[in-house]
Amino acid sequence: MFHGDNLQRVLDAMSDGVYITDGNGVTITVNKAYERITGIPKRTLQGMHMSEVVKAGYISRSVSLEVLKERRAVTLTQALTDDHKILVSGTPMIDARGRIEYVVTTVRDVTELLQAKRAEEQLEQLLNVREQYGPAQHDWPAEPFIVSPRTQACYELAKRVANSAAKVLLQGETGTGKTLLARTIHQYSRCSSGPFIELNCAAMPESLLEAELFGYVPGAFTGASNKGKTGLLEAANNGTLFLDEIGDLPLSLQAKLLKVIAEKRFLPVGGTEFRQTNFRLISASHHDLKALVAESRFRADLLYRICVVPIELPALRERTEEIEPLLEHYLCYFNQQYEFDCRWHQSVVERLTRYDWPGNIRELINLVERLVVTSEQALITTAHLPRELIGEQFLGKQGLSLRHRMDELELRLISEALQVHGTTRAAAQALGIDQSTLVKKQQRLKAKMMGNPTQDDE
Ligand SMILES: Nc1ncnc2c1ncn2[C@@H]1O[C@H](COP(=O)(O)OP(=O)(O)OP(=O)(O)O)[C@@H](O)[C@H]1O
Repeated sequence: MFHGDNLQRVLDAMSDGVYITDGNGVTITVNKAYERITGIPKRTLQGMHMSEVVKAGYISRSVSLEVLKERRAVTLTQALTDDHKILVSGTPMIDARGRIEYVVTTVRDVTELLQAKRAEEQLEQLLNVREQYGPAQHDWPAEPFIVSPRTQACYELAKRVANSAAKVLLQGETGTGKTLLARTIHQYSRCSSGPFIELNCAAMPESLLEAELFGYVPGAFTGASNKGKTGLLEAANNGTLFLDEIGDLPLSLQAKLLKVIAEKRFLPVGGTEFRQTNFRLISASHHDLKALVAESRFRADLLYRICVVPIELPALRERTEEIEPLLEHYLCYFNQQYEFDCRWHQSVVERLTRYDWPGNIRELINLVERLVVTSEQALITTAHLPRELIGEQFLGKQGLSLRHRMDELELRLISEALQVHGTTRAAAQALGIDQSTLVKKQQRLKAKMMGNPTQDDE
């Protein structure tokens, strides 16, 4: 049997803390691990009743007292300091007459365990974010497929600056290949083994955009996940952050982004602790950002920060020599996809080379796919082309009033803008009207065309 000193030596050899009280709740002893974990010396505690230990503020709750009260084993977690958590398990030792002789409590510091769990959760989140925003490298073409000398010059400049940390601003109309160019810079950069995180700033409302970029801590706002969320600024660490349509970033977020760029750290929404991040920033916009600065819609200081090297991708109508190779390339691509054998009639190529492609390469790709899947014969002729492409003037149906024809034209312009720009916000901006005006107009005109005029109509 162990007694006295021997028993204490055995207790001191244990890595978990041990606290022993008698059947009345008076402290008999604690071991060295307990002293180390809690920072409370044995000599202070010995002989103290557990209620006094609580009263003196050494601990917040006494497991020993709960064991004595409940007459069974009790386990709880206690906070010693803000960032220190211990797991405490008390067990009653009952003598032959059924009385509690001792309460033996073990104490384990679980701070590291909890930190490791949080780190594991964060890692899991980060991997999800990367999966969502960072397409696998092999999905990307290493180089653009088709390049004319004008585009080639953009790609050469991009590759030259890729290896530096210089922030690049890509400008060009929608669908001109800005994302492809941003990916090329990433692939040729020093951080190519890191993530490529892409966010379209025009695609979501301000509050969501902030949570997406900065992430949030648990309980930051109603509806927030109780695990918190890793923001893209953190997910892009050691990689590239590509902010597409940066001109649409709300002013309040522009100020916050400026701070992140300057300080390489940020506060998640609802957080009080800064998080470090180091990424290469590539921005893109189809707006003229200088004009937005003049209208006080974009911060001049942010523009100077993000635009160390500007690269402007020309619109497809300004590089018409690429149109035919692009048509061939994507025809071949969709023929393979759908196992067809379509080919162009030369008149189609000629006609499409003269078209001005407001949606640029994206519009061209969509058209080629549409023609391949809808064509009933292998040879695609001008007869298969949509009206706006065969140069037909918009006349509307014969015999209709000027007002009706104008409504048709308005509805058609809205639909085309939506097709080209993808979102009501971007389409409204392109047409120079409010998003809500666009939505209302479209609904009203659709109802009118279907013979259900709304109250707005005269
Ligand atoms: N030189 C090229 N050769 C072949 N395909 C290209 C080329 N450049 C771009 N593309 C293709 O055109 C499509 C549009 O390109 P991308 O998404 O890079 O344009 P974007 O300017 O970023 O558009 P947005 O401003 O709307 O985001 C993509 O499918 C891309 O792969």
